[in-house]
Amino acid sequence: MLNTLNHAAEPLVSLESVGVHRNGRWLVRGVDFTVRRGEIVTLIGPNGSGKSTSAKAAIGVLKPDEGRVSRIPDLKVGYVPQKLAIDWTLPLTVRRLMTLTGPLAQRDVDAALAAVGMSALAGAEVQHLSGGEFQRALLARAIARKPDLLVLDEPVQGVDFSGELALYDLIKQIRNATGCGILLISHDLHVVMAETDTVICLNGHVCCRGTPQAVSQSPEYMRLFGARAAQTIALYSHHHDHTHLPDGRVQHADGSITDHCHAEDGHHDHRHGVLHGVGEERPHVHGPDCGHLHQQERGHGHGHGLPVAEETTGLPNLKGGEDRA
Ligand SMILES: Nc1ncnc2c1ncn2[C@@H]1O[C@H](COP(=O)(O)OP(=O)(O)OP(=O)(O)O)[C@@H](O)[C@H]1O
Repeated sequence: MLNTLNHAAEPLVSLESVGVHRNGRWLVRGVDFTVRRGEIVTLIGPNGSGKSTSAKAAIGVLKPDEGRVSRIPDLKVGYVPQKLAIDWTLPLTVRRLMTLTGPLAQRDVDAALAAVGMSALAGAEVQHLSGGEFQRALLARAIARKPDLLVLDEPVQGVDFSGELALYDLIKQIRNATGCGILLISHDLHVVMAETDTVICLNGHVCCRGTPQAVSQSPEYMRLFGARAAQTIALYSHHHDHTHLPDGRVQHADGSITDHCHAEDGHHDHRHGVLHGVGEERPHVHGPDCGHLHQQERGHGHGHGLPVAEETTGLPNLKGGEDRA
């Protein structure tokens, strides 16, 4: 079954002790994870914790300075970056967005738009789309080239709660229909897509990892958000013995402060990956006081005078192989 973690499934990409060093500092270090065919891996972590950097290292956009990234030969990646470099003063239709960075057969464009429920909006101007529609258009663009691996950097940004559920449903459908692997970056530290096989919490390194506890069994949650939400999203609750300060530094239980929390530095008891259902007692949930709650940036991230980003809107098929620093 596709929606069950299957260790026999083919690993599409594996990171081993990956570190990325820029401008005299390590952006991430010691990052390990694998995404297999049919698997959903979600990266969470506070702002600046290295989620995008790790994803970019996985797909070869960034070359690691240490460690190793292995990819299957001719890995096809569909990438939806967090931000897009689009000139919003020029008219751009959804259909044109699909082929902005490379040609696509008309039937592939039509099939991708149909798959995300955007056929009727093919001729619409991108800057007039709602947040949810825009994310669907980006998803269509990413799946049109039938990727082995779909990398989605905060795909529910600018989308309200019901739109978020709909997008997660859509991502699940895409995974079920195509069997691609999915690397998802989540803006939320505690709520992840229920279908997630592995959650990886980053803070410059892998803080903890585990499976989300599906909340569908929890009556409290069902009462609060309804059955559909319970099937679509899950809670990822994790206990850290340290506090992530707003400036990215880490305060440990003994009061000492370090730039990062390294698993080997003796500060941790790391009861990580301990996952709790909604009704269970949780030893610690990060709140605003510990600086570990992701700010939910609900801006559209596109158009409307929002900042233009460094990213490109597309990624050509990556050649497989290995990068070794
Ligand atoms: N090319 C680069 N050169 C130097 N520093 C960088 C570069 N790219 C990212 N950084 C820095 O690396 C850190 C990690 O950034 P990254 O975008 O990976 O974090 P993130 O977890 O995805 O954050 P967010 O949730 O805010 O999107 C940040 O402090 C960022 O400023």
